[in-house]
Amino acid sequence: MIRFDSVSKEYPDGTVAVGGLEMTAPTGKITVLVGPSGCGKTTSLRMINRMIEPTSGRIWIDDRDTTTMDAAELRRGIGYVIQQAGLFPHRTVAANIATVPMLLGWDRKKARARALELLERVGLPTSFADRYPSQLSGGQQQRVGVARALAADPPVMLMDEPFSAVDPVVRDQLQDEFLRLQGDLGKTIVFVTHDIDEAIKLGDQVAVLRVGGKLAQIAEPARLLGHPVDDFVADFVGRDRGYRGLGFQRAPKLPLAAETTARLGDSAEQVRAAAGTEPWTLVVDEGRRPLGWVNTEQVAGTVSSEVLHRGGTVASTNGTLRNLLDAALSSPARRGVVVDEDGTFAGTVLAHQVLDAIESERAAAAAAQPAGSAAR
Ligand SMILES: Nc1ncnc2c1ncn2[C@@H]1O[C@H](COP(=O)(O)OP(=O)(O)OP(=O)(O)O)[C@@H](O)[C@H]1O
Repeated sequence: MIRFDSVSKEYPDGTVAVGGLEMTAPTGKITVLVGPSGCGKTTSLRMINRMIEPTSGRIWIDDRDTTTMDAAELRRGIGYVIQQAGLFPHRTVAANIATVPMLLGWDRKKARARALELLERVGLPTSFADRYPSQLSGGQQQRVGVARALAADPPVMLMDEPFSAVDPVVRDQLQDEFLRLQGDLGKTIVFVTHDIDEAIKLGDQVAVLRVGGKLAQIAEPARLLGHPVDDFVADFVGRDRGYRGLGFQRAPKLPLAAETTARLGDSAEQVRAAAGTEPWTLVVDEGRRPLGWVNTEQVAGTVSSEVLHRGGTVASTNGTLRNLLDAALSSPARRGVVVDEDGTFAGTVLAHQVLDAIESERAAAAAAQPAGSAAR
């Protein structure tokens, strides 16, 4: 657990970057600090490993007051990942990852073995070990940055906008991999971002800061979306928070409709005969995994991958209400595709069925609330 106890930072020019911060980051969880530019996120983070010293207040890691600890020793127990990875350009990938183990006096062989193990853990081939950072893409460098922070297996990790320098697709992948890794490792993580979507996706809890380093609200993502405490938080969380909040609600079991399906290579006549008057037919592969919809009228000759409509998203039977609604809304056939856990086609669902399910969940939640407690 990391605890900010009335922590302030005033820079010599009089800027109050952080003002009396009270906050706890629980053990084994991801706490995200989010807020507008200049609200003191980085300053708060760097005070944890004493790269910046607080002007007043204390930061505790478990029952140890960090200000009384040797700063170098403190830092060796804390992994630190920054934007653009911050790798040493003249050291190989393996040497970068082994930085802290070498400082801790591990022998070379053990440190290299650890570097190779971590490369695999973060999804990179071990053949990258002897490359230099400039020979890696931005996303790959970022993975090496995470591997380096994990090298000495520190219980605490500080991450300052680690994924913001890469394109949105790579960022999404890195976030997913990071969540998987954290699922295995259970580190105590404080993560800084200015991106509320990233905060909502990654945080077990999200702390919204306002300029001056004051805590506006700290809550689990679903609570933040559903119950922002004031206009500042509501504005920051964004307009489509109602829709995004559905991403935290498991979809109930809904009755799924069967579909006539086709396969790549089926003839136009076969498809049209099976479809009858229905303009859209779902194409599945040999394992009955959905590939996309075809407009039955547009099939000439045989069904080929070129005529597949790929705009529709696919929801899983154990997914969220948001996945389910999005599958229905994005489907050209208006019927959202739902798959089982193994990816095989389970059936389709209509948007109004999902909305009815949302309404029922809301009614059940309201009925379960004691009178007068609905506002917060
Ligand atoms: N060394 C410094 N001297 C004076 N002021 C500073 C110094 N470092 C940061 N500040 C100021 O302190 C405030 C908080 O800065 P900080 O970098 O912690 O914010 P941030 O929330 O991480 O911002 P961003 O999202 O833009 O990176 C800002 O007003 C910044 O200008």
